[in-house]
Amino acid sequence: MQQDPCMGWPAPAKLNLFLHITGRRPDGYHELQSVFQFLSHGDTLDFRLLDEDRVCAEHALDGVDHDDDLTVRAARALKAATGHPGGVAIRVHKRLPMGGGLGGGSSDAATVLVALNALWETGLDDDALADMGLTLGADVPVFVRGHAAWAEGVGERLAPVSPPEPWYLVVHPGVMVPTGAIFTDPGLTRDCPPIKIADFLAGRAGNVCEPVVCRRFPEVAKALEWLQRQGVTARMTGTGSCVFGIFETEEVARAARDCLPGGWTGFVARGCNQSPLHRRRAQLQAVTASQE
Ligand SMILES: C[C@@](CO)(OP(=O)(O)O)[C@H](O)COP(=O)(O)OP(=O)(O)OC[C@H]1O[C@@H](n2ccc(N)nc2=O)[C@H](O)[C@@H]1O
Ligand SMILES: Nc1ncnc2c1ncn2[C@@H]1O[C@H](COP(=O)(O)OP(=O)(O)O)[C@@H](O)[C@H]1O
Repeated sequence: MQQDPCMGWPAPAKLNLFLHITGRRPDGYHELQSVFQFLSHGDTLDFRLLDEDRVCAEHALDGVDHDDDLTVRAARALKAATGHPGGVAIRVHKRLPMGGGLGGGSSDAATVLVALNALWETGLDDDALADMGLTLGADVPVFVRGHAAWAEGVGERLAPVSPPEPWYLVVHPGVMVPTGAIFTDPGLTRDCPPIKIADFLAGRAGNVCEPVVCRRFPEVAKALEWLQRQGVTARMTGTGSCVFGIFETEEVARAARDCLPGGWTGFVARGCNQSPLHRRRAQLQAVTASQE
């Protein structure tokens, strides 16, 4: 049976496989180096196209006002840029913890831009969608582009990379870390010397936010130590709070998840260098082409 083109659009999580801060811009934002990789786990979005000029969310997110919801803001930005006369009702099936460093909000926004551009037939290319995405959040462009990436700037200068695609156990240690508070911490290392991808691949890169987050949120430190005790490499993603362990097989990752201490949640997912969002768009384009 053919899938309804409006239903079940993936908004995958991302991991920052490393995160260095190389400087600070005059506007206070930090210059980063990072590698983003997608996961085979995330939110999903459904769309109901409306003839009337109205954009609304049919879900409610804790602590997020309707008009601040990144999905609503993304749809309104696309409408404003293209003059599309119709509207949309959006529903997010939320699986990703908010403020966990998995980029759920940014990914939801990117999925709205990519899916609605196809469903509304507004015809923007990915460059235009990524520029629009950057006005919504620093992590939106990588989700719009849909390929694992070496990132510089505030995350908008992207070059596709293809690191190994292992299995991960992602652990949420039950706390939410506010990104802004980590970036203003006086103890944050902000002068990492720029590195090359070969340094990352050789293991000479980490997450400089880890020491600051671990000091302020001891549960994150405990989760990292717990993962290390499972005998795997463990790291924090973004500014936390989620941490991930790198596993050789799905089975071993699942066995570790089954032993997670109480109060923490976790999921097992595969690293994906191509976003599931773009696989979905390609399917829709193939169906449309076969009908023409
Ligand atoms: C650093 C990353 C890596 O993925 O962390 P996570 O949010 O994923 O954990 C992201 O780029 C984060 O991007 P995003 O989550 O969009 O950050 P925003 O909400 O725009 O920023 C919150 C606050 O953090 C600070 N900020 C953010 C990004 C950056 N490159 N420099 C900063 O100084 C700013 O003070 C900003 O007001
Ligand atoms: N659709 C959305 N999904 C998640 N968060 C959203 C959304 N819209 C707005 N937000 C806001 O963005 C913040 C960051 O969320 P998220 O991207 O999930 O975490 P992180 O940036 O740590 O990876 C949330 O705390 C919330 O206030």
